Amino acid sequence: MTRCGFAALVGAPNAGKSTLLNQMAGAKLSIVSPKAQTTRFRVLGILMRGESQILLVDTPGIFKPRRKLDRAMVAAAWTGAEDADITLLLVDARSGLTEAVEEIIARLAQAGRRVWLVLNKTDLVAAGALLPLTVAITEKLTVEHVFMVSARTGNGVGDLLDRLAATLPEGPYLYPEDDLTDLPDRLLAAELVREQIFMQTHEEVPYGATAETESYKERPDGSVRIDVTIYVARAGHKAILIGNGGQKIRQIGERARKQLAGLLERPCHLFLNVKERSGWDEERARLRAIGLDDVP
Ligand SMILES: Nc1nc2c(ncn2[C@@H]2O[C@H](COP(=O)(O)OP(=O)(O)OP(=O)(O)O)[C@@H](O)[C@H]2O)c(=O)[nH]1
Repeated sequence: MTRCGFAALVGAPNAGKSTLLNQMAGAKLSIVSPKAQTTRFRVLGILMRGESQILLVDTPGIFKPRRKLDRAMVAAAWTGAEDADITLLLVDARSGLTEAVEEIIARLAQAGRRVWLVLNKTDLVAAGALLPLTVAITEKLTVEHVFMVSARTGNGVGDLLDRLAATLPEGPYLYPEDDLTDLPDRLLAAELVREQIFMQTHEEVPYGATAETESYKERPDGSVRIDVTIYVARAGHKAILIGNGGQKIRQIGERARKQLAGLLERPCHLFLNVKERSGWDEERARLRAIGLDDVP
């Protein structure tokens, strides 16, 4: 009998959700950035472990929403967690019980979900610090299991996967076994561009930028042509993104193209276009295009 179910990753910004998701799936599915709050929509990782299909939902960090876009991100995060059979509460063991973690715990306790506590970044803390942290958290929230992992090294991740594989409900696979992610290729292209913007620009520039795939065309020779538009909130950001003589945008495009070609396993032609659009993050259409429903 096969098993199949959803596991939602919930955690404060920078807890390491994307890193863990990628480590579990053994492939680059989500966006990993040293800067917080980069995950704008849920990505489903599909993972085979023995006779089980584990469907991983990556959610943005929970934080106090101010802008409309932020509110939409938080709403998307919690919708993802609600659908899940098991919620993995990922906590950065080095930062411990922060205010953000307290907020998530309060919300999870209210929702009454099946929660497994996953203490991450154990490579950065002394082993003696893990037990007091576990006690402090489990005093506030009932959890079924506790795992100590390092998403970076992979330590402990195998145990977590084995336990998930054995626990998910019995049933047929919901996705073909060889599908790695349901993130459509055109969204993947835009995400990879956005990741490069995060890695190659600084301060408020990446937070004011978004990327959308305008067209995605397969060519007869097996290659694909992708046109991505980057929207920036301010004119000054456009100049920074383009760089001297177009140097920056070329570099962003080149790195994103290489990654995309690797993931799609075919040659890619990637064309980037930067447009200024003040207030883009307040626009409903833009929210929908990046996979978020508008929320009041
Ligand atoms: N040393 C160490 N660093 C880690 C580990 N897991 C994640 N990191 C680092 O922590 C930072 C945040 O990791 P992400 O995976 O982007 O975090 P996230 O929770 O997905 O963040 P958001 O997208 O902001 O929600 C990155 O710099 C990771 O390399 C770990 O186990 N050990």
